[in-house]
Amino acid sequence: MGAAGGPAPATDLIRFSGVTKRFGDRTVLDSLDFSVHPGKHVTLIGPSGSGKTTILRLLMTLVKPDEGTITVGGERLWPANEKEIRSVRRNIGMVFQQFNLFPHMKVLRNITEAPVHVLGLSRDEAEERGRELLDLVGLGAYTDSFPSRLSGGQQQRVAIARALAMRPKVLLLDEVTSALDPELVAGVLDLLRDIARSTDVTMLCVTHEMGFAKDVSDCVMMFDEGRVLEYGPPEKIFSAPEHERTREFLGAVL
Ligand SMILES: Nc1ncnc2c1ncn2[C@@H]1O[C@H](COP(=O)(O)OP(=O)(O)OP(=O)(O)O)[C@@H](O)[C@H]1O
Repeated sequence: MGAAGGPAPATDLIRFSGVTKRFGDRTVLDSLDFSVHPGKHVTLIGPSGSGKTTILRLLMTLVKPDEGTITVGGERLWPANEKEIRSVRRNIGMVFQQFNLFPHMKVLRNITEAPVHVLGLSRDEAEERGRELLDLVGLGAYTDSFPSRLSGGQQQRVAIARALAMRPKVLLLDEVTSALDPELVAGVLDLLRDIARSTDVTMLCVTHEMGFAKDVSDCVMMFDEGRVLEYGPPEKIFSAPEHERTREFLGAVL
C-alpha cells in the first residue's frame, strides 16, 4: 500500500542510478538516472553518439559502468559478482542490428541452443517452444533451413524468436531494422508491434524509426550527450517537446 492508503507504486524493473560510463577521456554517459516499469515499451532516441547503444550494452554486461548502480527486478546487475550478474542477465535478451545467427546451425537449432544449455530445458521441450515461436514470427516453414537461405528480414525474425525463447523479462532491441533492405523493414516492425501488444515483455528499443517509436512506446527517452534530455509519453515528446534540442533533432529526422 502507498502512504495515502492507495495502491503501492509499481516497482521499477530496470533502474539506473548515477551511471557514468567513460571510454578513455570521453564521458559517454554522465551520471545517468532513469527507471522503467515492468511491461513498458521504451524507445531511446537521440543524435548519433549520444550513448543509446551503450545503455543496452551495459544491461547486457558487454561493458561495465565506471560509476553508479544498475538493478533489474530489484537485483543488482552492477556492481555485483559473477554469479549475481549471471542470474540477472538471464532475464535479459537482446536483438542486434546484425542478426548474429549461428551460420552452421539450422533455424530451429539456432533457437533451441540457449534454452537447452542455459535454461536446462530438454531438447523436446525446447523444440516445441521453438516451433511455436517460429510460427509466431511467421517462419514455421523454415525450421530446417540454414540461415544463409533466408532474407535479412527473415533472419532478423529468427533472431527475435531466439531472444524470446529465453523467456526474457526485458527485451533489448538495437536498431534492429537498420541493416535491412527498405522493403523488409515494415514486416519486422509489424512483428515487434505484435510482440509488444501480445506479451508482457518489457522493451527497451534504440531506433531511428520515429513512426515505430510513436506507436509502440509507452515512453520515449530523448538522449543528448550522455544525459536524458526528456522522458515522457510519445504524444508529448513528438508534439510538444520541452527542449529546443529535441525539436531540432525531431525536425531533422521526421
Ligand atoms: N567500445 C568503445 N570504445 C570506445 N568508444 C566507444 C565504444 N563504444 C562506444 N563508444 C563511443 O561512445 C559514444 C556513444 O556510443 P553509442 O553507440 O552508445 O551511441 P548511440 O547514441 O547509440 O549512437 P548511434 O545512434 O550512432 O548508434 C560514441 O562516441 C562512440 O564512439
